[in-house]
Amino acid sequence: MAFSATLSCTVFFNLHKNRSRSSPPPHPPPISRQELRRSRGGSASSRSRSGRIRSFGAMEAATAEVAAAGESGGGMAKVPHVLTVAGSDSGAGAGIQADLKACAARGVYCSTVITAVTAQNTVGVQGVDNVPEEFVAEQLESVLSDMQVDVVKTGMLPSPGIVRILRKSLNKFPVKALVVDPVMVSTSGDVLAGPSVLDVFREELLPLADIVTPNLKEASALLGGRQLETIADMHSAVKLLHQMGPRHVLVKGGDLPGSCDAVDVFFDGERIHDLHAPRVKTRNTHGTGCTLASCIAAELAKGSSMLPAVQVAKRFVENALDYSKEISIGKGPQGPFDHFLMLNRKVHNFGKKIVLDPSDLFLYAVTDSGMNRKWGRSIEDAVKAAIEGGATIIQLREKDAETRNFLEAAKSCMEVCHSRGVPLLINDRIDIALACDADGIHVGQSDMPVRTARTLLGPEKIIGVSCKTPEQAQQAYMDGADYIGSGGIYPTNTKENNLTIGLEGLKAVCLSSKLPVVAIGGIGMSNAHAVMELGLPNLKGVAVVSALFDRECISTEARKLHEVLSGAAPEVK
Ligand SMILES: Cc1ncc(COP(=O)(O)OP(=O)(O)O)c(N)n1
Ligand SMILES: Cc1ncsc1CCOP(=O)(O)O
Ligand SMILES: [Mg+2]
Repeated sequence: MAFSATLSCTVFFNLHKNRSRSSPPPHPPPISRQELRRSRGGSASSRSRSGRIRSFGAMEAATAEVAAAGESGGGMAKVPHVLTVAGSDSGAGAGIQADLKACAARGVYCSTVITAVTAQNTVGVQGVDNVPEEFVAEQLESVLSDMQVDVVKTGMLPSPGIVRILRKSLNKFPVKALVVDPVMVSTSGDVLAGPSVLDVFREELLPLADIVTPNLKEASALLGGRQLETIADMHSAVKLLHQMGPRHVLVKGGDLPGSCDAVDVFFDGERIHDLHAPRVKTRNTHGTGCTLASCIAAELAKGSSMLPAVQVAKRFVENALDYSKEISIGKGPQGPFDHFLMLNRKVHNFGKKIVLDPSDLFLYAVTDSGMNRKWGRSIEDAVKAAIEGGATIIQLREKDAETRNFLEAAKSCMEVCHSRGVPLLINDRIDIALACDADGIHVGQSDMPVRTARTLLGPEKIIGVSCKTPEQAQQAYMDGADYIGSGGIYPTNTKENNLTIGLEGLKAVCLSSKLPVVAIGGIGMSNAHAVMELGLPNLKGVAVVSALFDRECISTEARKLHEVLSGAAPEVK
């Protein structure tokens, strides 16, 4: 993977020399398969290395129960599963933490075997403490003896002993694929794993690997210090690395000087593929190597073959980096990035007001492209004028707009609305709502179902739904809508073939609704008062199209309508 900053799933192994346990404290050996078996037949528990009682009998019994449930066809689904064997990064940008986030973001379960604990932040690595080899073995045994792991992905393997232990575990518990991210070289270029680790990597791990994903420095270290400065060098490197035994090789060219594109080189033993991608200019690249390898592992766990897995993983990392360009975490030169993309935009909310306040429905302005065309106005100007006159919420209902134009207008309207503290909804077009990060959508009975829209938009966006009957109103509530638009109350020319439900229909909906309601259809200066005067429960306002947008001066009409509504229903505000 090639990016503007150095791939940084590397940690400063040299630091750990001072602080790691050079001779591990005497632990009893890890519990073997035989011991597990013995405990099944005999005593129900055994004592762990920490002295705690572990109930293997109970664990095995539980395992058997779950297996039986699976066999009896209880509708249990196997989840794609990646086991990461790597170091912990306290700053959570790289290592185990990045692997967990990457797998979660790719919809794959991730278990973890921790090989080392690092004290690390965006400034650098302050300390490393290796986990005793026996305890790495114990973690491997725990996970692999119980869970159906599809793919193992390795990151920081700080000692030859740990590499050997991993090899033994993989012999004992074969998996579908092994992804090796050879975390060996610091961002400063030092060879951080001693020659002994390099040797055991080359001799014992690479021959087992389905793919190895070194950056330029790591590839160079594996190749005994060979200079890698051009794409031609990378082509030679992938072939030489392939001779060490891995079935596929991906050399990441992010550190390659002088190219405006970023090029990674992939080799499957027969063909070389140069994988180009635009360089993302960002400081937030910490953990890209771990994430890329984990994403590859996740795709393989889902059943992908290797080249598509690499391509998807690359695209995921590029998107995540691009999306995270502006986030700021930590004071150091390399920040972490955001694996959860759009999801987090919704969660962060960045201080925007987006949950529906029912009083927002008071004067609900719905745009119409035909009317704007007729009066020679842009959507943005129409929206500005409506808000100036007192509109409390805006819906863009652009039935005949072209997608590209609609999206551009929606983005501008978002700025107009947000700078004025007014929510903006999109009619029908969830794609536009997602693309412009609108505050929500309005859907009708034959548009996208509310539940599907909720899944796509997330829990914090506003969803309104059109209802003509009490049954529809009840369903809207059950489906998780935020408000109901009920109408047409009066005949209208704005929407064709629309059944008029009248004030009686509105009353039935309002009485049965648990959600706030806005009345729509043929409402204007002459009848808005009559609608609101009914004082119906849950009726929070009126939605209008032509009464504002098919008039010469939108702001004046909005102001007058606001006054009428305020006079009719002072308690609504
Ligand atoms: C506030 C509000 N209520 C109802 C509607 C109508 O939506 P729908 O039934 O989907 O019809 P179209 O507007 O899509 O023609 C609405 N837009 N807004
Ligand atoms: C979109 C819609 N849904 C029911 S009636 C209607 C049109 C409302 O337009 P107007 O306010 O011009 O009558
Ligand atoms: Mg609709």
